[in-house]
Amino acid sequence: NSNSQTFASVAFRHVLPCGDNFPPAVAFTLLIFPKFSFLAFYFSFVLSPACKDLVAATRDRKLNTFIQVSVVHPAEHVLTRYSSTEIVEGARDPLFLTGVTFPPEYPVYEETKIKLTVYDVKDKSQDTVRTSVLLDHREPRADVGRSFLGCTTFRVGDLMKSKEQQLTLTLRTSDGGKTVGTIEVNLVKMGEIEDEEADHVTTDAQDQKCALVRECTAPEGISGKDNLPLLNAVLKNPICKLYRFPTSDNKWMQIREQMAETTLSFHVPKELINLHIKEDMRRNQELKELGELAPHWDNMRKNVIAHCDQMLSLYQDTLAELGKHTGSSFKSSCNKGEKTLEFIPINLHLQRMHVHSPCLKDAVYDVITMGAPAAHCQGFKNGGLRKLLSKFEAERRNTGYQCIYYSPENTAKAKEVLSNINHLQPLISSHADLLLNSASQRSPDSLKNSLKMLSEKAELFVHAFKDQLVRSALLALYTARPGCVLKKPVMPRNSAEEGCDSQHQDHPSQIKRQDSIPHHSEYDEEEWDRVWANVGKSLNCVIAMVDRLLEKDNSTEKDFYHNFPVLQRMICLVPGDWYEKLYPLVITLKDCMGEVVTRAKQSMTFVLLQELACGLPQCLMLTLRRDIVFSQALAGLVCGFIIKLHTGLHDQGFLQQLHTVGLLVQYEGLLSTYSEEAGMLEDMAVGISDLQKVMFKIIEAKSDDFLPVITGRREHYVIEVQLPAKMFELLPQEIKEGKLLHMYPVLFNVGINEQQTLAERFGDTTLQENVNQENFELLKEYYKLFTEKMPPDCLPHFQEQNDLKGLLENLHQNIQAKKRKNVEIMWLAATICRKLNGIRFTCCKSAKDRTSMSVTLEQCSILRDEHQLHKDFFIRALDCMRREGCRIENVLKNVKCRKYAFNMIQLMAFPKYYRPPEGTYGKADT
Ligand SMILES: O=P(O)(O)O[C@H]1[C@H](O)[C@@H](O)[C@H](O)[C@H](O)[C@@H]1OP(=O)(O)O
Repeated sequence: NSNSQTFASVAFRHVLPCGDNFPPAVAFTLLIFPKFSFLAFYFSFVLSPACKDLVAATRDRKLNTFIQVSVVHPAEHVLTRYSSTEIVEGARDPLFLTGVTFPPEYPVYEETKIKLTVYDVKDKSQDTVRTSVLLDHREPRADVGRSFLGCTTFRVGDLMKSKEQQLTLTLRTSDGGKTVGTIEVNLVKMGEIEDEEADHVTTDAQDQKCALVRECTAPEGISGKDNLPLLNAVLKNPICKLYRFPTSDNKWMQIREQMAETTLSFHVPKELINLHIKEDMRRNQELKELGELAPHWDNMRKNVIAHCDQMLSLYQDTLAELGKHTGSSFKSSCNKGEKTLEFIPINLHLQRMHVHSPCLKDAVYDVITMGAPAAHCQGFKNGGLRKLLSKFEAERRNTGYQCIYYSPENTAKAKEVLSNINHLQPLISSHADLLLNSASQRSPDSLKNSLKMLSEKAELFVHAFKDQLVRSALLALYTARPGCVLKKPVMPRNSAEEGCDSQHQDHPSQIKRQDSIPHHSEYDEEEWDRVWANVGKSLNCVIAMVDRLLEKDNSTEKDFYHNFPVLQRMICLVPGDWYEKLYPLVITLKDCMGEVVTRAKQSMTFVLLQELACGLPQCLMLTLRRDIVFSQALAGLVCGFIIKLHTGLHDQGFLQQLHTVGLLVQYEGLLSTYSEEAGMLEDMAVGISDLQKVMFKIIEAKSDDFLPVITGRREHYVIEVQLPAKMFELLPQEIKEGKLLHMYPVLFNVGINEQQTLAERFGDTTLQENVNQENFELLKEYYKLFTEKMPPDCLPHFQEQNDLKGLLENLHQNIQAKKRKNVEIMWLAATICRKLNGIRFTCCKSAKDRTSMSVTLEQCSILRDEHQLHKDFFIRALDCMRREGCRIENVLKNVKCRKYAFNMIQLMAFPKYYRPPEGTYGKADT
């Protein structure tokens, strides 16, 4: 299957020494040694080594050993360090449960040599995790804390041809003289291991029994072959590890842990910035087209346009820079402060656990991990968005700016009206042209259809302006035109816009802050009504004419012509075909609409001018900050949604939930509420809440480009997810018809580090408490909606309704309890999310250290609670995942060092189960 090979090849690139491609030397091998038989395994092969009779240098201490595996490729004569096993403590006959896996596309030849070197580790804290390939090809330096015991080398061909595919080799000292024990190497095919599901755990190796860990190919089974083209488009550089853990009834369960980055990290922000540019260009143009204004307002407009143009070029530069970006599809934690990458989410990955246990159904658990969406380049000195936005709004309301105050709701309304106009006007115009086209073809059916479409859109159009805001803004704009002299004092008109002080009212002729929409005696308020009503009237004429042409209702004709006597004359004069009869009516409709559009557009733009002018330049900086944070959050959400859609594509209950209720998106935050991280949390809270304005739509892909398409504007976005035809077919009719799918984002944050200790002792934790309380309300609302809209037997988890109620109650109590570092909140929120089929997220500042602790803990807790992980092995499984699993690879990807960036003081502050095993943490340049 070519698709699966593509996916697999992607999978292995990462574990190869050079990252993205085969190392040059290996490519060379393939070129000049065609006679070598390339062992094209269609399975990964795993070497499972064990040592016997190891000899310690001194008798007084027990051996703690591990094996380092190196490869000599036929064309090279240099040793490439490949991987290592875990350390087995206190044994002369260690049985290593960490396998050594060569993925199918790794160039292994019969002539390839493998060197196994056994080390004795004296000081585990000096040692770090060593399981994957080094980025360079050199042997490691002789680290402090470990000593060489012995080594041996074998040819892969010899192992392949050996009886039972097993070799027993002698371990010798470096000079090749003394024997220090033996080593047994077994060749195990991946499939064989996977079939061992009913194996019982043997008791004789009990003291050494831990987890089987190995790197492996990205599994096809999880996602299904049909999904591969799409997954290939979205997921990149997967890393996969396999473990084997004992169950409480002494069987083995197999766990496949996967982590992959996503092209969406860059794709979504680029799409979004593009939309911002278009939106802002249009707004700047509309400001320019506002017409003549009195000097005060004109200067204001000039100033606003100058600032807006500057901002626009900033977005354009950012987009241009991102356009140049090639290579990796994730932004590392080290690039947090990189200005050109500020729209890109930090360290965004899919973290997946696939569990295969003897007696239970296979299960997949996904968590999206990413750095908290935050504007690192703008800094957190003055807090984050939550504080900044409310402070800005209060200032705007209370300071005496020389402009009219419109509430945020009214400003949003103005943007909505403008967007409706820009959307509907061209649409109506093209439907009107279609109508004329149908008329010229004299096609009754097509005429009827075109009229239906035109009427629907025109109705929406008329409806779009039915707002008091348009009226009041028209008056305000009128008074801002040159030569307008106010005759009446400025009086508050709309209580929603009140807030003026008496001083301003006492001096109405001076231009000061205008807290309300002014009255003007010369202003003809009814004029707008007439212009607006003309659209309806002219549409009615079109409808009547079509009816007449279709000879449906001749009697209505004269009723309508009294509105447009000129037209009546024209029509009567024009004999002949349908087109000629309809043409003048359609032109009149377009003219009437044009008149409404010009007025409404200008009045709404005038409202926006006030918003911008009231807070320059802060309001533009705040918009930028909000865009940055939103862009990061959206990239994560789109990734989470696509993955969730794929796993749920065959689940009818899930699909029904998707279109009737929408999806819960639950974020676990691990940020502290102290110092800079409090600002990050404020950014994150707003960014996540802003995701409420995002809806998804699923469309059938028409090409091989499966990347999602984003449309909309800052107040409302639609993400079109493209599915290959085969997958699209599986969807319910409602989704196929383009129903918009809602998202319900919720955030629960619990700070766990030493900074949080400071916040609890000397600072303030109210931000976290408020966020959790507010989001609990949102979660409750979602749950209510879910129970109202979903049939009782629809979801597999539905029978767990009572559990869910209990969990919600428990979560509520924990939030109220104000207990320190109450990590129970996170576990409960995550469990509720899983039971409600939601999308899970875990975030800390960088999604590398604390997030790794949290997702591994979540994975092991799920294994314990849902898959009968033997309770004695909980900690060992946890340590194993943290030491050997995907997350330590994540740390390596980010900081080029296999160490979680924690020191002892930090660890002491962590809740117990968030502490990584010895040897895996320490100082790292983050
Ligand atoms: O992935 P994080 O937990 O945000 O990484 C933190 C780490 O927790 C902390 O101990 C360390 O001092 C650094 O601040 C890490 O953040 P970086 O963003 O610097 O990786």
